[in-house]
Amino acid sequence: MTSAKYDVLGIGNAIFDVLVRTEDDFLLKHGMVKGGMALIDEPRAAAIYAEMGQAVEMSGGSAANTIVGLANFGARAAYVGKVKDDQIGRLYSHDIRAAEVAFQTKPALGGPATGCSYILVTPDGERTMNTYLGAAQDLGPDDIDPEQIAAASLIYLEGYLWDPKNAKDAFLKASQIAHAADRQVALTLSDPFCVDRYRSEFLELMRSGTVDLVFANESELHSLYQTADFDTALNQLQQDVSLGVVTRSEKGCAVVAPDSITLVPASKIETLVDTTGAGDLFAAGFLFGLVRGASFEDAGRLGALAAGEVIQHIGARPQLSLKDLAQQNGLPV
Ligand SMILES: OC[C@H]1O[C@H](O)[C@H](O)[C@@H]1O
Repeated sequence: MTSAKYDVLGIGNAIFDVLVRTEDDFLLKHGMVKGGMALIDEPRAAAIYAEMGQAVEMSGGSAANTIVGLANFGARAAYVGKVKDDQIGRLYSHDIRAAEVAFQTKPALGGPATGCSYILVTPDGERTMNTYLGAAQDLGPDDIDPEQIAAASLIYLEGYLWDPKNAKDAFLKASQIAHAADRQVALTLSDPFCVDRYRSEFLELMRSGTVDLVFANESELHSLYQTADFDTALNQLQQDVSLGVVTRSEKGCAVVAPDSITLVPASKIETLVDTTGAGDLFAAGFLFGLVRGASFEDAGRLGALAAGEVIQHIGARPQLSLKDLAQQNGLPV
């Protein structure tokens, strides 16, 4: 195995976020399922946007948030995702490169606009996402550069990639290249409804060894194994994948290896503002710990710290130096 140029390379739907704080009534009026991610078309996006209050706009996308978090910790990071060569797409590319992430995916020259997620944040901090995939759905196997994939110690893929029609081929191609180069492949299950749509395919990815590490939150885990019993689901996860990490909000996380289960507490926070990106930033911290050779306990603490930072402000990108935060908390960086 040659030495790696990147610690982690993420592949995901490149999505620009439009976030607004709102009341639960807005969700009811528009028939939204609180806490979920619904795929929407252009007319629905326009209708939701027209009724939203003053918004905060910034680059997002689940795997991209994780990769930006990793770079913020000081990891060598790269990202693959599709935007259009339009104003938002150019802004998106600028932001990710400015975060010191290698980003070389060619933008689409025609077709739909850069994807956007219209995110409603209710007073309890819960986020409800309505995602127009736009150009993200044009990501395909041709966007996967074998040399770049083989140059990353670990590749990180989002379950949302199962939604657009070609991205799953890109996902499978990347996993094959990574494994041929003796690298690790991680998957986040993304969303309980996404798990519901692709349950058997996700289980097959795990059981066939196409992915080595799985991130899930509690609801995704319950959806995956169709059980309400946490321990039953956790035991099944332990049998299906080499390493599983389950986040449980304020209850912390469980790291499941073949011969151990490590429970790690959540970080203390002052005020919960917006849960958008909590899982993404948890994955950033955990992966940072993993690639630096930290214990599962310390990796879990790094994850909890990054998640704790991102939920105390609007938006899914860190506003503080996670590296400094880790140092201040006595964690390895
Ligand atoms: O996990 C949060 C992210 O998911 C969606 O993809 C949004 O873009 C948001 O930034």
